[in-house]
Amino acid sequence: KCHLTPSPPRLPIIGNLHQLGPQPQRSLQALSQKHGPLLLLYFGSMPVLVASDNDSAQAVLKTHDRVLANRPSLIIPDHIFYKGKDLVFAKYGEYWRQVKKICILHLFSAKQVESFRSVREEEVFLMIENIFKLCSGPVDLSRVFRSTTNNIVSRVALGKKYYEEKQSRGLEFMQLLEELMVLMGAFHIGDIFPSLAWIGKLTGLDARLKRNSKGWNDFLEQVIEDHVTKRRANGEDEGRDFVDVLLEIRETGEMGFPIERDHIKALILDMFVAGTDTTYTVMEWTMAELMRRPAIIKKAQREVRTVSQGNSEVTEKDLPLLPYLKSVIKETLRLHPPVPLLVPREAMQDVEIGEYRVPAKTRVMVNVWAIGRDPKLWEDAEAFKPERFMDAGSIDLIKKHYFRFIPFGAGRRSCPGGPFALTAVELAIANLLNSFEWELPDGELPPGELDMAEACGITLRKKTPLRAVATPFQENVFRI
Ligand code: HEM
Repeated sequence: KCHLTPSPPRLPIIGNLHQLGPQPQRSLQALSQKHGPLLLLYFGSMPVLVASDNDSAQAVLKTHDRVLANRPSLIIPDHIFYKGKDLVFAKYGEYWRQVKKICILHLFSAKQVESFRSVREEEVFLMIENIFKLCSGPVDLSRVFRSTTNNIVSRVALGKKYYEEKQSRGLEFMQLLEELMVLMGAFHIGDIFPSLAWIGKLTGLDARLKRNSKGWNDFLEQVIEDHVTKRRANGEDEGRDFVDVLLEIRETGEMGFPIERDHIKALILDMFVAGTDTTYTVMEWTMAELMRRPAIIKKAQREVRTVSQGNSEVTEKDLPLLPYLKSVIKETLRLHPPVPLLVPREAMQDVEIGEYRVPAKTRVMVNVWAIGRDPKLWEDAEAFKPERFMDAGSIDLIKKHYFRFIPFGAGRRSCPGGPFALTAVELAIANLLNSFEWELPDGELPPGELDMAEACGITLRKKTPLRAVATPFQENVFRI
Protein backbone atom coordinates (compact mmCIF):
# COMPACT_ATOMS: atom_id res chain seq x y z
CA LYS A 1 0.00 0.00 0.00
CA CYS A 2 1.61 3.25 -1.12
CA HIS A 3 1.29 6.66 0.45
CA LEU A 4 1.99 10.10 -0.85
CA THR A 5 5.45 11.27 0.10
CA PRO A 6 5.39 13.84 2.94
CA SER A 7 5.18 17.30 1.47
CA PRO A 8 5.14 20.69 3.22
CA PRO A 9 2.16 22.92 2.41
CA ARG A 10 2.63 24.81 -0.85
CA LEU A 11 1.29 27.94 -2.53
CA PRO A 12 -0.58 28.05 -5.84
CA ILE A 13 1.65 28.52 -8.92
CA ILE A 14 5.01 28.72 -7.12
CA GLY A 15 4.58 25.56 -5.03
CA ASN A 16 7.32 25.43 -2.37
CA LEU A 17 9.71 27.85 -4.07
CA HIS A 18 9.12 30.53 -1.41
CA GLN A 19 10.58 28.13 1.18
CA LEU A 20 13.98 28.03 -0.55
CA GLY A 21 16.41 30.68 0.64
CA PRO A 22 19.66 31.78 -1.01
CA GLN A 23 21.31 28.61 0.28
CA PRO A 24 18.97 25.80 -0.79
CA GLN A 25 20.92 23.09 1.08
CA ARG A 26 20.19 24.90 4.38
CA SER A 27 16.49 25.54 3.57
CA LEU A 28 16.05 21.91 2.54
CA GLN A 29 17.76 20.74 5.73
CA ALA A 30 15.33 22.83 7.80
CA LEU A 31 12.34 21.46 5.86
CA SER A 32 13.50 17.88 6.31
CA GLN A 33 13.98 18.39 10.05
CA LYS A 34 10.34 19.43 10.25
CA HIS A 35 8.68 17.10 7.73
CA GLY A 36 10.94 14.04 7.42
CA PRO A 37 14.06 12.81 5.61
CA LEU A 38 12.28 12.01 2.32
CA LEU A 39 10.28 14.97 1.08
CA LEU A 40 8.30 15.78 -2.01
CA LEU A 41 8.43 19.47 -2.90
CA TYR A 42 7.04 21.37 -5.84
CA PHE A 43 9.13 23.90 -7.73
CA GLY A 44 6.22 25.53 -9.52
CA SER A 45 4.25 22.48 -10.62
CA MET A 46 7.35 20.29 -10.98
CA PRO A 47 7.69 17.56 -8.31
CA VAL A 48 11.11 17.36 -6.65
CA LEU A 49 12.05 14.54 -4.28
CA VAL A 50 14.68 15.44 -1.69
CA ALA A 51 16.57 12.80 0.30
CA SER A 52 18.19 14.21 3.44
CA ASP A 53 19.45 11.28 5.49
CA ASN A 54 21.63 8.26 4.81
CA ASP A 55 18.75 5.78 4.53
CA SER A 56 16.84 7.82 1.98
CA ALA A 57 20.12 8.52 0.13
CA GLN A 58 20.71 4.78 -0.02
CA ALA A 59 17.18 4.24 -1.35
CA VAL A 60 17.81 6.78 -4.13
CA LEU A 61 21.44 5.99 -4.99
CA LYS A 62 21.45 2.24 -4.48
CA THR A 63 18.07 0.51 -4.14
CA HIS A 64 16.44 2.55 -6.94
CA ASP A 65 19.63 3.72 -8.63
CA ARG A 66 18.68 2.53 -12.12
CA VAL A 67 15.17 4.00 -12.26
CA LEU A 68 16.48 7.29 -10.86
CA ALA A 69 19.62 7.49 -13.00
CA ASN A 70 18.30 9.88 -15.63
CA ARG A 71 19.15 13.58 -15.74
CA PRO A 72 16.42 16.15 -16.37
CA SER A 73 16.63 18.37 -19.46
CA LEU A 74 17.85 21.77 -18.30
CA ILE A 75 18.07 24.82 -20.56
CA ILE A 76 21.56 26.04 -19.64
CA PRO A 77 23.42 22.69 -19.81
CA ASP A 78 21.49 21.81 -23.00
CA HIS A 79 22.91 24.93 -24.63
CA ILE A 80 26.44 24.40 -23.44
CA PHE A 81 26.85 20.65 -23.85
CA TYR A 82 25.44 20.20 -27.34
CA LYS A 83 22.12 18.88 -25.98
CA GLY A 84 23.44 16.23 -23.61
CA LYS A 85 26.46 14.99 -25.60
CA ASP A 86 28.58 15.27 -22.46
CA LEU A 87 28.59 12.83 -19.54
CA VAL A 88 27.33 14.86 -16.58
CA PHE A 89 24.02 15.83 -18.21
CA ALA A 90 23.60 12.93 -20.67
CA LYS A 91 20.30 11.09 -20.50
CA TYR A 92 20.61 7.63 -18.97
CA GLY A 93 20.96 5.12 -21.80
CA GLU A 94 23.40 3.56 -24.24
CA TYR A 95 25.29 6.77 -25.05
CA TRP A 96 25.82 7.57 -21.35
CA ARG A 97 26.87 3.93 -20.69
CA GLN A 98 29.49 3.97 -23.44
CA VAL A 99 30.90 7.35 -22.45
CA LYS A 100 31.04 6.47 -18.76
CA LYS A 101 32.92 3.30 -19.66
CA ILE A 102 35.42 5.32 -21.66
CA CYS A 103 35.84 7.79 -18.80
CA ILE A 104 36.45 5.03 -16.28
CA LEU A 105 38.71 2.91 -18.51
CA HIS A 106 40.62 5.54 -20.45
CA LEU A 107 40.44 8.93 -18.76
CA PHE A 108 40.29 8.18 -15.03
CA SER A 109 41.73 4.68 -14.65
CA ALA A 110 44.41 4.36 -11.96
CA LYS A 111 47.01 4.09 -14.77
CA GLN A 112 45.78 7.24 -16.50
CA VAL A 113 45.59 9.21 -13.22
CA GLU A 114 49.17 8.11 -12.49
CA SER A 115 50.27 9.13 -16.00
CA PHE A 116 49.41 12.75 -15.18
CA ARG A 117 51.46 12.72 -12.01
CA SER A 118 54.18 14.96 -13.44
CA VAL A 119 51.56 17.51 -14.55
CA ARG A 120 50.11 17.74 -11.03
CA GLU A 121 53.54 17.91 -9.41
CA GLU A 122 54.87 20.56 -11.80
CA GLU A 123 51.82 22.77 -11.34
CA VAL A 124 51.79 22.41 -7.56
CA PHE A 125 55.53 23.16 -7.29
CA LEU A 126 55.01 26.18 -9.53
CA MET A 127 52.22 27.32 -7.21
CA ILE A 128 54.63 27.10 -4.27
CA GLU A 129 57.26 29.10 -6.21
CA ASN A 130 54.69 31.77 -6.93
CA ILE A 131 53.66 31.98 -3.28
CA PHE A 132 57.34 32.42 -2.34
CA LYS A 133 57.38 35.48 -4.58
CA LEU A 134 54.23 36.86 -2.92
CA CYS A 135 55.43 36.33 0.65
CA SER A 136 55.83 40.03 1.41
CA GLY A 137 52.07 40.51 1.79
CA PRO A 138 48.77 38.65 2.00
CA VAL A 139 48.22 36.05 -0.72
CA ASP A 140 44.79 35.57 -2.31
CA LEU A 141 44.79 31.80 -1.89
CA SER A 142 41.41 31.40 -3.59
CA ARG A 143 42.82 32.90 -6.76
CA VAL A 144 46.02 30.87 -6.54
CA PHE A 145 44.04 27.61 -6.13
CA ARG A 146 41.70 28.41 -8.99
CA SER A 147 44.57 29.08 -11.34
CA THR A 148 46.51 25.96 -10.30
CA THR A 149 43.46 23.72 -10.72
CA ASN A 150 42.59 25.21 -14.08
CA ASN A 151 46.14 24.73 -15.27
CA ILE A 152 46.16 21.08 -14.20
CA VAL A 153 42.82 20.32 -15.88
CA SER A 154 43.85 22.27 -18.98
CA ARG A 155 47.07 20.35 -19.41
CA VAL A 156 45.38 17.02 -18.81
CA ALA A 157 42.42 17.73 -21.10
CA LEU A 158 43.92 19.94 -23.81
CA GLY A 159 47.63 19.22 -23.59
CA LYS A 160 48.63 22.73 -22.54
CA LYS A 161 47.56 25.46 -20.19
CA TYR A 162 45.83 28.59 -21.26
CA TYR A 163 44.63 30.05 -17.97
CA GLU A 164 46.48 33.28 -17.17
CA GLU A 165 48.90 32.58 -19.99
CA LYS A 166 50.03 35.73 -21.73
CA GLN A 167 49.75 34.15 -25.16
CA SER A 168 46.97 35.36 -27.47
CA ARG A 169 44.40 32.68 -26.68
CA GLY A 170 45.01 32.80 -22.91
CA LEU A 171 42.78 35.82 -22.40
CA GLU A 172 40.04 34.40 -24.61
CA PHE A 173 40.18 31.10 -22.67
CA MET A 174 40.00 32.83 -19.28
CA GLN A 175 37.03 34.94 -20.28
CA LEU A 176 35.21 31.94 -21.73
CA LEU A 177 35.87 29.82 -18.64
CA GLU A 178 34.86 32.49 -16.14
CA GLU A 179 31.63 33.22 -18.02
CA LEU A 180 30.92 29.48 -18.36
CA MET A 181 31.13 29.00 -14.60
CA VAL A 182 28.83 31.97 -13.99
CA LEU A 183 26.32 30.64 -16.52
CA MET A 184 26.41 27.11 -15.08
CA GLY A 185 25.53 28.55 -11.66
CA ALA A 186 22.68 30.65 -13.07
CA PHE A 187 18.99 29.79 -12.87
CA HIS A 188 16.81 29.77 -15.99
CA ILE A 189 13.17 30.41 -15.18
CA GLY A 190 12.11 28.27 -18.16
CA ASP A 191 13.31 25.16 -16.30
CA ILE A 192 10.51 25.59 -13.77
CA PHE A 193 7.91 27.56 -15.71
CA PRO A 194 8.34 26.53 -19.37
CA SER A 195 5.79 29.09 -20.49
CA LEU A 196 8.04 31.84 -19.07
CA ALA A 197 11.19 30.71 -20.89
CA TRP A 198 10.99 33.87 -23.02
CA ILE A 199 12.14 35.86 -19.95
CA GLY A 200 15.61 34.50 -20.67
CA LYS A 201 15.61 36.61 -23.85
CA LEU A 202 14.50 39.68 -21.95
CA THR A 203 17.19 39.39 -19.27
CA GLY A 204 19.94 38.74 -21.79
CA LEU A 205 20.67 35.28 -20.35
CA ASP A 206 19.86 33.51 -23.64
CA ALA A 207 22.15 35.84 -25.58
CA ARG A 208 25.00 35.24 -23.10
CA LEU A 209 24.49 31.51 -23.42
CA LYS A 210 24.64 31.68 -27.19
CA ARG A 211 27.77 33.86 -27.14
CA ASN A 212 29.56 31.59 -24.68
CA SER A 213 28.63 28.38 -26.54
CA LYS A 214 29.83 29.85 -29.81
CA GLY A 215 33.06 31.07 -28.20
CA TRP A 216 33.78 27.61 -26.79
CA ASN A 217 32.83 25.90 -30.02
CA ASP A 218 35.33 28.00 -32.00
CA PHE A 219 38.01 27.60 -29.35
CA LEU A 220 37.67 23.82 -29.07
CA GLU A 221 37.41 23.35 -32.86
CA GLN A 222 40.84 24.94 -33.09
CA VAL A 223 42.18 22.76 -30.26
CA ILE A 224 40.91 19.60 -32.01
CA GLU A 225 42.31 20.76 -35.34
CA ASP A 226 45.74 21.32 -33.72
CA HIS A 227 45.59 17.81 -32.22
CA VAL A 228 44.63 16.21 -35.53
CA THR A 229 47.53 17.95 -37.26
CA LYS A 230 49.96 16.96 -34.50
CA ARG A 231 48.77 13.34 -34.59
CA ARG A 232 49.23 13.20 -38.37
CA ALA A 233 52.76 14.53 -38.01
CA ASN A 234 53.85 12.37 -35.07
CA GLY A 235 51.40 9.50 -35.11
CA GLU A 236 52.49 8.31 -31.70
CA ASP A 237 51.13 7.86 -28.21
CA GLU A 238 53.55 9.94 -26.19
CA GLY A 239 52.09 12.47 -23.73
CA ARG A 240 48.47 11.81 -24.63
CA ASP A 241 45.89 14.24 -23.30
CA PHE A 242 42.11 13.71 -23.20
CA VAL A 243 41.60 15.14 -26.69
CA ASP A 244 44.14 12.61 -28.03
CA VAL A 245 42.41 9.75 -26.20
CA LEU A 246 39.01 10.73 -27.58
CA LEU A 247 40.36 11.14 -31.12
CA GLU A 248 41.93 7.72 -30.86
CA ILE A 249 38.66 6.18 -29.66
CA ARG A 250 36.93 7.84 -32.61
CA GLU A 251 39.41 6.22 -34.99
CA THR A 252 39.17 2.75 -33.47
CA GLY A 253 35.34 2.87 -33.39
CA GLU A 254 35.40 1.54 -29.82
CA MET A 255 32.28 3.44 -28.85
CA GLY A 256 29.95 1.28 -30.89
CA PHE A 257 28.62 4.34 -32.72
CA PRO A 258 30.24 7.26 -34.48
CA ILE A 259 31.79 9.82 -32.20
CA GLU A 260 31.57 13.30 -33.68
CA ARG A 261 33.50 16.44 -32.89
CA ASP A 262 30.53 17.76 -30.89
CA HIS A 263 30.85 14.75 -28.56
CA ILE A 264 34.55 15.47 -28.01
CA LYS A 265 33.90 19.16 -27.37
CA ALA A 266 31.07 18.39 -24.92
CA LEU A 267 33.21 15.87 -23.00
CA ILE A 268 36.13 18.27 -22.76
CA LEU A 269 33.82 21.00 -21.47
CA ASP A 270 32.61 18.54 -18.81
CA MET A 271 36.14 18.25 -17.47
CA PHE A 272 36.28 22.00 -16.88
CA VAL A 273 32.76 22.37 -15.52
CA ALA A 274 32.87 19.27 -13.30
CA GLY A 275 36.57 19.25 -12.46
CA THR A 276 37.91 22.74 -11.78
CA ASP A 277 35.70 24.62 -9.31
CA THR A 278 34.90 21.43 -7.39
CA THR A 279 38.60 20.73 -6.85
CA TYR A 280 39.73 24.25 -6.06
CA THR A 281 36.93 24.82 -3.49
CA VAL A 282 38.15 21.80 -1.52
CA MET A 283 41.64 23.36 -1.37
CA GLU A 284 40.09 26.66 -0.31
CA TRP A 285 37.88 25.21 2.46
CA THR A 286 40.69 22.93 3.71
CA MET A 287 43.07 25.85 4.17
CA ALA A 288 40.30 27.99 5.69
CA GLU A 289 39.46 25.27 8.23
CA LEU A 290 43.15 24.78 9.03
CA MET A 291 43.84 28.49 9.47
CA ARG A 292 41.05 28.67 12.04
CA ARG A 293 42.58 25.93 14.13
CA PRO A 294 46.23 26.40 15.11
CA ALA A 295 46.42 23.00 16.88
CA ILE A 296 45.18 21.08 13.84
CA ILE A 297 47.38 22.89 11.32
CA LYS A 298 50.41 22.27 13.57
CA LYS A 299 49.60 18.56 13.80
CA ALA A 300 49.19 18.31 10.02
CA GLN A 301 52.43 20.24 9.47
CA ARG A 302 54.30 17.95 11.84
CA GLU A 303 53.12 14.92 9.89
CA VAL A 304 54.02 16.41 6.50
CA ARG A 305 57.43 17.68 7.64
CA THR A 306 58.30 14.34 9.23
CA VAL A 307 57.69 12.69 5.88
CA SER A 308 59.44 15.36 3.78
CA GLN A 309 62.49 15.33 6.11
CA GLY A 310 63.52 18.86 5.22
CA ASN A 311 63.04 18.44 1.48
CA SER A 312 61.42 21.39 -0.16
CA GLU A 313 58.95 19.28 -2.11
CA VAL A 314 56.40 16.67 -1.11
CA THR A 315 55.78 14.35 -4.06
CA GLU A 316 52.87 12.05 -4.84
CA LYS A 317 54.84 9.07 -3.62
CA ASP A 318 54.77 10.64 -0.12
CA LEU A 319 50.97 10.93 -0.02
CA PRO A 320 50.22 7.40 1.32
CA LEU A 321 52.33 8.34 4.36
CA LEU A 322 50.04 11.22 5.30
CA PRO A 323 46.91 9.72 6.95
CA TYR A 324 46.21 12.78 9.10
CA LEU A 325 46.34 15.12 6.11
CA LYS A 326 43.95 12.81 4.25
CA SER A 327 41.60 12.89 7.25
CA VAL A 328 41.72 16.70 7.28
CA ILE A 329 40.61 16.69 3.64
CA LYS A 330 37.84 14.15 4.27
CA GLU A 331 36.59 16.21 7.20
CA THR A 332 36.54 19.25 4.90
CA LEU A 333 34.52 17.30 2.33
CA ARG A 334 32.07 16.25 5.05
CA LEU A 335 31.35 19.83 6.11
CA HIS A 336 31.82 21.53 2.72
CA PRO A 337 30.85 19.13 -0.08
CA PRO A 338 31.44 21.09 -3.31
CA VAL A 339 28.23 19.72 -4.88
CA PRO A 340 25.88 19.92 -1.86
CA LEU A 341 22.73 18.53 -3.54
CA LEU A 342 24.50 16.26 -6.08
CA VAL A 343 23.60 16.74 -9.74
CA PRO A 344 19.80 16.46 -10.15
CA ARG A 345 18.43 13.11 -11.28
CA GLU A 346 15.05 12.30 -12.77
CA ALA A 347 12.73 9.30 -12.29
CA MET A 348 12.35 7.39 -15.57
CA GLN A 349 9.10 5.73 -14.42
CA ASP A 350 6.82 5.57 -11.39
CA VAL A 351 8.72 4.09 -8.48
CA GLU A 352 7.88 2.97 -4.96
CA ILE A 353 10.44 4.10 -2.43
CA GLY A 354 9.61 2.30 0.80
CA GLU A 355 5.97 3.12 1.45
CA TYR A 356 5.93 6.12 -0.87
CA ARG A 357 5.01 6.35 -4.53
CA VAL A 358 7.10 8.72 -6.61
CA PRO A 359 5.75 9.58 -10.06
CA ALA A 360 7.79 9.39 -13.29
CA LYS A 361 9.60 12.63 -14.25
CA THR A 362 10.03 13.64 -10.60
CA ARG A 363 13.39 15.36 -10.09
CA VAL A 364 15.56 13.93 -7.35
CA MET A 365 18.11 15.63 -5.13
CA VAL A 366 20.24 14.24 -2.32
CA ASN A 367 21.21 16.74 0.37
CA VAL A 368 24.76 15.54 0.96
CA TRP A 369 25.49 18.73 2.87
CA ALA A 370 22.74 17.94 5.43
CA ILE A 371 23.80 14.28 5.69
CA GLY A 372 27.36 15.41 6.49
CA ARG A 373 26.03 17.50 9.39
CA ASP A 374 23.37 15.10 10.69
CA PRO A 375 23.84 14.74 14.49
CA LYS A 376 22.30 11.25 14.31
CA LEU A 377 25.16 10.15 12.07
CA TRP A 378 28.07 12.22 13.35
CA GLU A 379 29.09 12.91 16.91
CA ASP A 380 29.59 16.63 17.49
CA ALA A 381 28.51 17.06 13.87
CA GLU A 382 29.28 20.76 13.41
CA ALA A 383 32.82 20.48 14.82
CA PHE A 384 35.89 20.09 12.59
CA LYS A 385 37.53 16.91 13.92
CA PRO A 386 39.76 15.10 11.40
CA GLU A 387 40.42 12.41 14.03
CA ARG A 388 37.00 10.91 13.36
CA PHE A 389 38.35 9.63 10.02
CA MET A 390 41.49 8.18 11.61
CA ASP A 391 39.73 5.51 13.67
CA ALA A 392 40.00 1.89 12.66
CA GLY A 393 37.25 0.91 10.23
CA SER A 394 36.63 4.58 9.53
CA ILE A 395 34.39 5.74 6.76
CA ASP A 396 35.88 5.08 3.38
CA LEU A 397 35.31 7.40 0.48
CA ILE A 398 35.02 4.53 -1.91
CA LYS A 399 32.87 2.06 0.04
CA LYS A 400 29.50 3.68 -0.08
CA HIS A 401 27.55 1.29 2.15
CA TYR A 402 26.97 3.77 4.96
CA PHE A 403 25.72 6.48 2.63
CA ARG A 404 26.65 9.04 5.20
CA PHE A 405 29.77 10.32 3.47
CA ILE A 406 29.11 10.71 -0.23
CA PRO A 407 30.67 13.95 -1.51
CA PHE A 408 31.26 12.25 -4.89
CA GLY A 409 27.73 10.81 -5.08
CA ALA A 410 27.15 7.08 -5.41
CA GLY A 411 25.73 4.52 -7.81
CA ARG A 412 25.65 4.73 -11.59
CA ARG A 413 25.94 8.50 -11.83
CA SER A 414 28.73 8.87 -9.26
CA CYS A 415 31.80 10.98 -9.98
CA PRO A 416 34.54 9.29 -12.04
CA GLY A 417 37.04 12.11 -11.24
CA GLY A 418 37.32 11.57 -7.46
CA PRO A 419 40.79 9.95 -7.30
CA PHE A 420 42.19 12.51 -9.74
CA ALA A 421 40.79 15.44 -7.74
CA LEU A 422 41.81 14.06 -4.35
CA THR A 423 45.39 13.45 -5.44
CA ALA A 424 45.68 17.06 -6.65
CA VAL A 425 44.16 18.43 -3.42
CA GLU A 426 46.36 16.28 -1.16
CA LEU A 427 49.49 17.23 -3.08
CA ALA A 428 48.68 20.95 -2.99
CA ILE A 429 47.83 21.06 0.73
CA ALA A 430 50.83 18.91 1.71
CA ASN A 431 53.20 21.28 -0.10
CA LEU A 432 51.57 24.41 1.34
CA LEU A 433 52.00 22.99 4.84
CA ASN A 434 55.53 21.81 4.18
CA SER A 435 56.84 25.05 2.74
CA PHE A 436 55.18 27.76 4.82
CA GLU A 437 53.90 28.90 8.17
CA TRP A 438 50.43 30.37 7.72
CA GLU A 439 48.68 33.30 9.39
CA LEU A 440 45.68 35.45 8.69
CA PRO A 441 46.57 38.97 7.52
CA ASP A 442 47.16 41.60 10.25
CA GLY A 443 44.10 43.44 11.37
CA GLU A 444 41.71 40.75 10.17
CA LEU A 445 39.59 38.71 12.59
CA PRO A 446 41.22 36.24 14.99
CA PRO A 447 41.51 32.74 13.43
CA GLY A 448 38.43 31.33 15.18
CA GLU A 449 36.26 34.01 13.59
CA LEU A 450 37.38 33.69 9.99
CA ASP A 451 34.42 34.32 7.68
CA MET A 452 33.17 30.90 6.59
CA ALA A 453 30.05 32.08 4.73
CA GLU A 454 29.10 30.01 1.68
CA ALA A 455 28.36 31.40 -1.77
CA CYS A 456 25.89 29.73 -4.07
CA GLY A 457 26.87 28.91 -7.62
CA ILE A 458 27.80 25.83 -9.57
CA THR A 459 29.72 24.73 -6.49
CA LEU A 460 29.57 25.63 -2.82
CA ARG A 461 32.44 28.10 -2.63
CA LYS A 462 33.65 30.35 0.14
CA LYS A 463 31.82 33.65 -0.17
CA THR A 464 34.85 35.84 0.51
CA PRO A 465 38.25 34.94 -0.96
CA LEU A 466 40.70 33.34 1.46
CA ARG A 467 43.64 35.67 2.11
CA ALA A 468 46.62 34.58 4.17
CA VAL A 469 50.20 35.50 4.93
CA ALA A 470 52.82 32.87 4.15
CA THR A 471 56.21 32.79 5.89
CA PRO A 472 58.76 30.38 4.40
CA PHE A 473 59.50 27.50 6.74
CA GLN A 474 63.11 27.87 7.87
CA GLU A 475 64.23 24.32 7.28
CA ASN A 476 63.57 24.66 3.57
CA VAL A 477 66.77 26.68 3.48
CA PHE A 478 67.76 26.17 -0.10
CA ARG A 479 64.65 27.94 -1.35
CA ILE A 480 65.26 31.11 0.66
C1 HEM B 1 36.64 17.32 -5.21
C2 HEM B 1 36.29 17.29 -6.47
C3 HEM B 1 35.01 16.71 -7.00
C4 HEM B 1 33.82 16.50 -6.38
C5 HEM B 1 33.45 16.76 -4.92
C6 HEM B 1 32.91 15.95 -7.36
C7 HEM B 1 31.60 15.60 -7.11
C8 HEM B 1 30.74 15.10 -8.05
C9 HEM B 1 29.36 14.79 -7.81
C10 HEM B 1 28.65 14.96 -6.48
C11 HEM B 1 28.83 14.30 -8.95
C12 HEM B 1 27.38 13.85 -9.19
C13 HEM B 1 27.14 12.48 -8.64
C14 HEM B 1 25.69 12.05 -8.73
O1 HEM B 1 24.91 12.66 -9.47
O2 HEM B 1 25.35 11.07 -8.03
C15 HEM B 1 29.88 14.30 -9.95
C16 HEM B 1 29.73 13.84 -11.22
C17 HEM B 1 30.71 13.91 -12.17
N1 HEM B 1 32.00 14.38 -11.98
FE1 HEM B 1 32.81 15.00 -10.25
N2 HEM B 1 33.58 15.83 -8.54
C18 HEM B 1 34.86 16.28 -8.37
C19 HEM B 1 35.86 16.30 -9.31
C20 HEM B 1 35.72 15.91 -10.60
C21 HEM B 1 36.77 15.94 -11.59
C22 HEM B 1 38.21 16.40 -11.33
C23 HEM B 1 36.23 15.52 -12.76
C24 HEM B 1 36.85 15.41 -14.11
C25 HEM B 1 37.90 16.09 -14.51
C26 HEM B 1 34.84 15.18 -12.50
C27 HEM B 1 33.95 14.68 -13.44
C28 HEM B 1 32.65 14.31 -13.17
C29 HEM B 1 31.75 13.77 -14.18
C30 HEM B 1 32.09 13.53 -15.65
C31 HEM B 1 30.54 13.49 -13.54
C32 HEM B 1 29.26 12.93 -14.16
C33 HEM B 1 29.11 11.43 -13.94
C34 HEM B 1 27.81 10.89 -14.48
O3 HEM B 1 26.81 11.63 -14.59
O4 HEM B 1 27.75 9.69 -14.79
N3 HEM B 1 34.57 15.43 -11.18
N4 HEM B 1 31.02 14.79 -9.37
